[in-house]
Amino acid sequence: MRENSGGANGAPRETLVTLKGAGVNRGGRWLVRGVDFTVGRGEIVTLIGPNGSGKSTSAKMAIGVLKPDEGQVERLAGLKVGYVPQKLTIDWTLPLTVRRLMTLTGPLPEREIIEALEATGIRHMEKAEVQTLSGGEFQRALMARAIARKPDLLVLDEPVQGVDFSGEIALYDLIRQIRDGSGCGILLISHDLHVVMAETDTVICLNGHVCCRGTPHAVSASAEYLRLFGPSAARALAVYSHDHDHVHLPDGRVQHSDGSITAHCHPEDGHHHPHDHDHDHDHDHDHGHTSAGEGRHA
Ligand SMILES: Nc1ncnc2c1ncn2[C@@H]1O[C@H](COP(=O)(O)OP(=O)(O)OP(=O)(O)O)[C@@H](O)[C@H]1O
Repeated sequence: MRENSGGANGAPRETLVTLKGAGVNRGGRWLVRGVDFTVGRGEIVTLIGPNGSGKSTSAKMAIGVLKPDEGQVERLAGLKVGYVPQKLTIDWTLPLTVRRLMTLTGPLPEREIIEALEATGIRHMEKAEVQTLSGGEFQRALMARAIARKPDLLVLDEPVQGVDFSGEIALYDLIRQIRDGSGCGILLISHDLHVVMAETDTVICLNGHVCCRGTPHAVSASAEYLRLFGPSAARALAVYSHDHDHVHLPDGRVQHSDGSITAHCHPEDGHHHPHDHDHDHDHDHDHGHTSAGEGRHA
């Protein structure tokens, strides 16, 4: 598999997963189509988009839980994936300690359990019942479970959902430490359309297809955002400016820059070329999403 450029020291990164024009169709409806992105070792890719835009579906294609109905998904041979899903089916009536959660789906050596609990800052909660954890603590427990098996690619589906602002900063700090310590690639999902983890290398904005992509701006570069967020938040968060050439209308149709309206925005519609947008964005466009589920505005 090819390598992409842009590692911390400019060295090429080993590509872990590549999606090429990937799409999933259920019952004749395309949940997502034409999805292209790669995640390299040590790279952080953030998928953003409103509710139902296909973020989880795209992540599931990346890790092989869902097979694409069109296009291709290539994974590095022997790729180890750690997946923290958005929802976990747990029988909450049964007692379950953090420690037991770690080995629920398979045994782990003692040393690796302890290391993972320490890395996520919840060693002291080893015996705590999972039901009693706060949202942020539960996320850490799920992350501990995922990193204990030393994945090459860590996929985190909305890790900061239901976590307060300082918890969000702490979780992003933790994700950065995990990446720095293990060198794994990270695919992060967020429904916040504007504010992403500062270390994000590439943002992919989805709404049934890739609407735009680019690099976020460091909050620390803007005095205004620094004032708004404060210095610790500025370290952890970055702002993404969208660059859409079309608008998603409330009825699901798509209005293109030439004023024409199509039922959807698929590769063969000919209006939209997601590959053209693989650059940094230095201007703030209307993000063009009219669906519900928009995240916090900066
Ligand atoms: N197995 C399925 N069969 C039919 N439709 C599905 C299936 N799985 C997901 N969908 C639909 O596909 C669309 C995309 O879902 P997906 O979970 O990928 O969105 P998302 O961007 O992750 O949303 P959210 O932010 O709400 O988690 C939604 O409209 C959802 O209802």
